Amino acid sequence: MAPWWGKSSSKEAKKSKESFINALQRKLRTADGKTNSRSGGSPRTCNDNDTISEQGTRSPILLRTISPSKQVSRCQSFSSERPQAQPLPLPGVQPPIVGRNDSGISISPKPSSERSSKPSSYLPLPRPACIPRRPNHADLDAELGVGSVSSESSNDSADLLDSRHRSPQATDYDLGSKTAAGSPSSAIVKDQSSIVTPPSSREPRKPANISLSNHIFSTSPKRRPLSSHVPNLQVPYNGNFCIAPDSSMSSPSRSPIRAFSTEQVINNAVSSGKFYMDLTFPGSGHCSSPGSGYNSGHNSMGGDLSGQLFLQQSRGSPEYSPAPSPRMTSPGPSSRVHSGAVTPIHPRAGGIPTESQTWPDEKQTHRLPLPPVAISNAPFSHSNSAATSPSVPRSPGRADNPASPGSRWKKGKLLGRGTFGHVYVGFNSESGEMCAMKEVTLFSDDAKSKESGKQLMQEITLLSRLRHPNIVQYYGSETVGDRLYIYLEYVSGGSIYKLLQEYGQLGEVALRSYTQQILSGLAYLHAKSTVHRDIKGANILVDPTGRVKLADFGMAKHITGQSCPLSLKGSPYWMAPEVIKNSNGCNLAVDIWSLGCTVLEMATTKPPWSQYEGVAAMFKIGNGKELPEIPDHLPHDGKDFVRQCLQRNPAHRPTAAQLLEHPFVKHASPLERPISGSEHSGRNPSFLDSDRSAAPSSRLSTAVFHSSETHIPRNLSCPVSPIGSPLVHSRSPQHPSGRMSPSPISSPRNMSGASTPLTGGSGAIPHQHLKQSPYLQEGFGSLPKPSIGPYSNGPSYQDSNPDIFQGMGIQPGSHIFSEQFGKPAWELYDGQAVLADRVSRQLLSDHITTPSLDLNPNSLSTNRR
Ligand SMILES: Nc1ncnc2c1ncn2[C@@H]1O[C@H](COP(=O)(O)OP(=O)(O)OP(=O)(O)O)[C@@H](O)[C@H]1O
Repeated sequence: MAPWWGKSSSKEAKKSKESFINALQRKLRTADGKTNSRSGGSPRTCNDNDTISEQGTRSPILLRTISPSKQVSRCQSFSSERPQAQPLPLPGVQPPIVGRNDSGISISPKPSSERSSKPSSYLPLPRPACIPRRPNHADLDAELGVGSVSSESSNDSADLLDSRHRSPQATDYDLGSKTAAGSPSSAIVKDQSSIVTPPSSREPRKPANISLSNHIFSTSPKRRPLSSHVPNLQVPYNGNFCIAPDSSMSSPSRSPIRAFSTEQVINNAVSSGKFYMDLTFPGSGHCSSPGSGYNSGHNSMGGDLSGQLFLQQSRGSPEYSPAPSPRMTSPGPSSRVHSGAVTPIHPRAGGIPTESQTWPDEKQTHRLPLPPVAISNAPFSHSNSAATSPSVPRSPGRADNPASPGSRWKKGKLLGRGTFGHVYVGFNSESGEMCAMKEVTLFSDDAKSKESGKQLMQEITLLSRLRHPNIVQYYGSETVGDRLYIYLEYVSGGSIYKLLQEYGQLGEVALRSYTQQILSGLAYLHAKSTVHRDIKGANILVDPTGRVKLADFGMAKHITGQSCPLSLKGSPYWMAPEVIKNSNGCNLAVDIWSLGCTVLEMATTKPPWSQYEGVAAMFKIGNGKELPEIPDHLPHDGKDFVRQCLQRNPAHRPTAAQLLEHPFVKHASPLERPISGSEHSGRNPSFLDSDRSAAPSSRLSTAVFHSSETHIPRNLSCPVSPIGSPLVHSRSPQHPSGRMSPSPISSPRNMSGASTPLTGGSGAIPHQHLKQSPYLQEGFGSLPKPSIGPYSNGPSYQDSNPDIFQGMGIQPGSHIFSEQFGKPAWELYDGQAVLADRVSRQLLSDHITTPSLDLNPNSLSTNRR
C-alpha cells in the first residue's frame, strides 16, 4: 500500500522526491568539497594527514611529523579525487609553507616535484613564489638539509627572538636547524649565516646533509617520538630548548647518549627556571622546588643573567671552538669549510674586536697579579703557552692569536651547561691531555652581559689563585672572537648531583669521604678568606676515583672586610638563613650551612626543605626555627655533623677546619684503591705519573707520607687530575698510561705563576699568612676549645681577621713554604696536592700525627682509629 503521500499524484511525488534528493546531493557535494578543501582529502583516506596538518598548523612539532611526501600524497589525492575543489583556497597547511618560502628558508620539496609532475592538478592553484627557485627534488632536499644547519651560527638571541615573530614554520625551521648543528657536516657549514638567508644565496648543498640532520634530530628525547627521520622537526621555541639542542649537538663527537645525559637534559629543561637576582623575588616562581629548579642543580641565585644569555649561549657551536676537532673540518658530504670558527665579532656581540673587548672589571683585572694581561688575552704566559708551537691547525680566524694556549685545545663533547655558558671537554691532541672548556659568549652591549662578564672575571680571578686537590683547577682563559673560553681541570665523573640522580643516595663510606673532601676544599678556600656561596651537589664534581672537587666559583667572593654586604646569592635550598634574611655580613659560615644541606642531599638525593616550593622553602629556611628532617639512616655522627652545620646562628657553626675533626669525617676512608701489582701499590698513583723522574717524586712523597696526619692519605690516595696538577697525571680512564707530557699550561715551571699567582702552584696557604688565618691558628694547635662540646661554640667567622690574604697579593713565583720544606713551592709540585690538602688540615690536628703512612687498604683499616 502506498503511503499517504503516495496518494497524491505519483508523478508529483516522484518529482518532488527527485528534487529533494538532488538538493540534498548538491548540499552534500558542496559540504564535501569544502571539507576537502580544508583537509585535502576524504577523512577516511587522509585521516592521518589531516590530523597532522591540522595540528601542524597549531603545533609546530607535529607539523614536523608530516613528511613532505605525505603532504604531497594528500594533495594529490585531493586534487585528483576532488577536482572541483581546485579553485578553492589552499589547504590550511599550505600558508605556513608559503610563509617559510617567504622567509627564504625552504619549502617542502616533494610537493614541488610532485606538483611539477602533475601540473594539471595544480594549475589553478596559487603557486608559492619560491617554487620556481627550486629546480629539482635534490636541490630541495639539500636546501632543507643544509638549511637546517646553516642558521646555527646565528642562533643568537636576536635571531631567535626574531624567529619567534616569524611564522611558526620559520621558527620551526630555525630551531630545527639548530638541532642539526651537531652533525659533523653541519659543523662545517654552520657558519652560513642567517636564518633568513635566501636560498639563492646559498651554495649548492648535498642531500647527504639531510640524513645527518635527521640522525641528529632523532637523538633528541623531545623529538624522538615524533621525528625519527624527519628533517624539519619543529620544537618549542622557548629559551630552554633553544639552547639545549644546539649546544648538545654542537659537540662534534657526542653521542646521543652523551648529549642527553640526565644532567644535561635536566639542565636543559630548567635552564630558564634559574633563580636570578634580578627577578622578582616573592612569588616569582623562579625559585622552583627541587622537582624543577632543584633538579637542575642550577637554580642558583645571583647570576645576573637571563634568557638573553641563554640565547647567546645557544650559539655555542663547534666552529667557534678555539681548536675545532678534526672531525669538524674533515671533508664530508658538505664540506664547505666556513671559517666561521672564529669569525670576527658577531654583530650581536657589539662588534667590539676581541683585542679591544672591554670587560666591566678590566681595571680589577689589571690590578691583580693574574691574569697578567687583560682577559681578552690569555692569562697564560705566551712564552709558556702550549700554543707557542703552532702544530695544531688553527682556524683562519685564530691566526691573529697564534700564541693562544686554547688553540691547542679542541672542543669535544658537551659536559654541561650553566648560567654562563656551556662546558665542553677539551682535548690537547699533542699532549693527550684533557680539560674542561667553559665557553661563554660575550656580549658587551647590555648591562646584563656586563654583569655576567664581571662575574666571570670574578670567577677567573678567584680560581686562578686556588690550587687544591679538592678544588677544580683553573688553567687559564682566553677570548676567541666573541667567546670567552675558560680552561679548567676536567673532572670526568660529573657532579654529585648527577651521580645522585643516576645512582641514588650515597652509601655511608662515600658520604663520609665526599663530605671530608668537600670540607677539605672549603677549609682551604676559607683560609683564603674566600666564600664559595653556592655549595651544593651540582657544583661539586667527582672524578672516577672518587676525588671530589669544588667547582663553579661564579658566586664566590673574596672577603676583604667585614663591611662586605651579604648579597642574596646561592641556591635557595642550600642557602643559609642569614643569606635569606640578609642579616649578616660576609660570612664564611654560609658555606658550612650549605655543606650541611649538601650532606643531606648526598644522603637522600634531595636537599632539605625540598618538599617546599622555592620561595616557600626560603621562607622556611629564613624564618622557621626548626631544623630540616635528618634521615634516620644517617649514622649518629652524621646526624650530629649535619646539626652542627645547620645551626641558624652562623656564629655557632664550626669552621670547615674544625669540622674536619668531626668524627663523621675525620676517619673517612679513601675511596681510591691502589693498583694491584704496582711497586708503588698503596701510594698515590698520581705520583707515578709524574712527568719528572721518579726520584724526586718518591723523595717528596716519602717525606710527605712519613710526616703527615692520618687524614692525609685520604687525599694522597686520590690522584690529582691530570691537568689540575702540574706534572701529576691522573690514572683516570682517559689516561691509562699515566705517562703524559705535562701541559705547558699546567706546568708549574711554565706557568711562572701565570695562572696561579699566589701559590705558585702549591695549593698551599701562603706561609707568610699562616699565623694570620684563624684556620691556621686553629690548625696549629690553637684551635679554640669549645666550652660545651667540640662544635657547640665554634669561633665566629666574623671574628676572623679581615686582613688575612687581603688582596692575595703574593707575587707570582713566591717561594711559599720555602721555610717549611726548604724548596720553592713549585719544586714541590709532585706533592702539591699533598701540600695543599696537608696545610689546610695539618694545622688542625698535629696531635694526630702518625709515624708513617701506608696506603695499603689493609693497613689503612689499622691506621684508622
Ligand atoms: N671542570 C669540569 N669538569 C667536568 N665537567 C664540568 C666541569 N666544569 C663544569 N662541568 C659541567 O658543566 C656544568 C656547568 O658548569 P658550571 O656549573 O661551572 O657552569 P656555570 O655557568 O658556572 O653554572 P651555574 O649555573 O651553576 O653557575 C656542570 O654542571 C658540570 O656538569
